[in-house]
Amino acid sequence: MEFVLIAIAIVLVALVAGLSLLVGRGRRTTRLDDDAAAGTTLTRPRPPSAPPAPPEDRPAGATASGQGLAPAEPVAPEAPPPVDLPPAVAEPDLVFETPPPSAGRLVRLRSRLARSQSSLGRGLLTVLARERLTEDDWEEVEETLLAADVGVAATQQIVDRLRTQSLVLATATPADLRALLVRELTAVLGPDLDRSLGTDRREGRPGVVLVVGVNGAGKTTTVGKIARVLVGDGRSVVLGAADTFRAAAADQLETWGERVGVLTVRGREGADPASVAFEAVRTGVEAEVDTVVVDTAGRLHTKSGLMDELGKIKRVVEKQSPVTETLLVLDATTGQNGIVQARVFTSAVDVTGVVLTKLDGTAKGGIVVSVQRELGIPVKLIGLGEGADDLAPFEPEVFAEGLVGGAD
Ligand SMILES: Nc1nc2c(ncn2[C@@H]2O[C@H](COP(=O)(O)OP(=O)(O)OP(=O)(O)O)[C@@H](O)[C@H]2O)c(=O)[nH]1
Repeated sequence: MEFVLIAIAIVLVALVAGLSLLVGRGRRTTRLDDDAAAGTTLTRPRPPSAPPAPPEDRPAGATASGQGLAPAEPVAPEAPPPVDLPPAVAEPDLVFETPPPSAGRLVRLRSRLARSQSSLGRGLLTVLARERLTEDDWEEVEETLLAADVGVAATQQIVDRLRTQSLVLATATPADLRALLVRELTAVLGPDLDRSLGTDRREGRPGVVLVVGVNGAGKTTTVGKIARVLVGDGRSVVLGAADTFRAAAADQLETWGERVGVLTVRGREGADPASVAFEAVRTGVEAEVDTVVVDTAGRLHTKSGLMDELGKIKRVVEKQSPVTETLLVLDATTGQNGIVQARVFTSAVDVTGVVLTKLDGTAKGGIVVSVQRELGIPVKLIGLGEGADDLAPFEPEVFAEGLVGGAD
């Protein structure tokens, strides 16, 4: 009888230990303020088609695979007696979305530029289609371009080039006119600028993308969308929620990550952003992921405060892995104000690319031209909606086609 009771007790202990392992495997967030954080850097569980290997087959520690990350093995304080547990299976509700690859997204989304198209594209085509263009007509062309935030210098360039082609314009068919306008707009959009994103591993370490910008510009949403772009393109990712100013921002990011099975490292509200960024990159290095994307706080306090904070994040991160891309997120609907804010960031940190969000909500799509010209930094990604995959790599010609319309 005594033996039977002891045997039942052992089986119960083993079952409890086994269950705690299975529950732990579902977590995808590392909280720096979590007592259980040690040993719980649990990440993207395997997709349902490939159930996790039995514990004895998995390597110790977290490593990356093509599909995502293998979970780290939690270390039990006291090893339970060996029991014959069935192999762990993925939780049925843990089904991750597989976002579409980023290539060709702008073609799909260019109709979202409808507001700019009706004011800029249609406005220009209407004037240029007139039989004989007078000075008033050319002034109208100029005003239309300026109203769309194309900027003075680029407007002048476009008008000058169109005027030299007046003879061509006089006999052009509507299709010719469209083609000509697309060509001229593409020319001021910097078709030769390097817009590749620095997300690749370098010297055996993950690429690190810092995302900066004013709160409300769509920064956190953009980090989530970038994670989807990268996962869609077959990369493994870790997210860092270093915007500790607003707790909801970390929750928001965590949700974005969870949808595609990406780990989010976060800290307590008000925690040191640099320590969260450090921990995120450390986790990415250990897990051998391709890219770590770090969301930062963007409150516009004093310029020196911002410089100190972003400078510290960069320094701390680079103790482990080089920052390969610093993206500045700007709200396209804020026009010239956005450019003034942008300058504060570009003087604080070496920005390598701009993400222009909310281009779907503005008639001033020409802002892309002025942002690039005034900041001297290429626009690399554009936001064209609130949907999860409404972020596209920027392609000048496709964008110009979207502005002019008639290509769909
Ligand atoms: N229409 C549209 N809305 C967008 C786009 N990008 C972001 N948004 C919306 O902009 C709002 C603000 O986005 P957040 O990501 O919370 O902004 P944030 O800059 O991170 O702000 P904080 O979290 O306060 O730092 C959200 O409602 C987003 O859905 C876009 O390209 N188009």
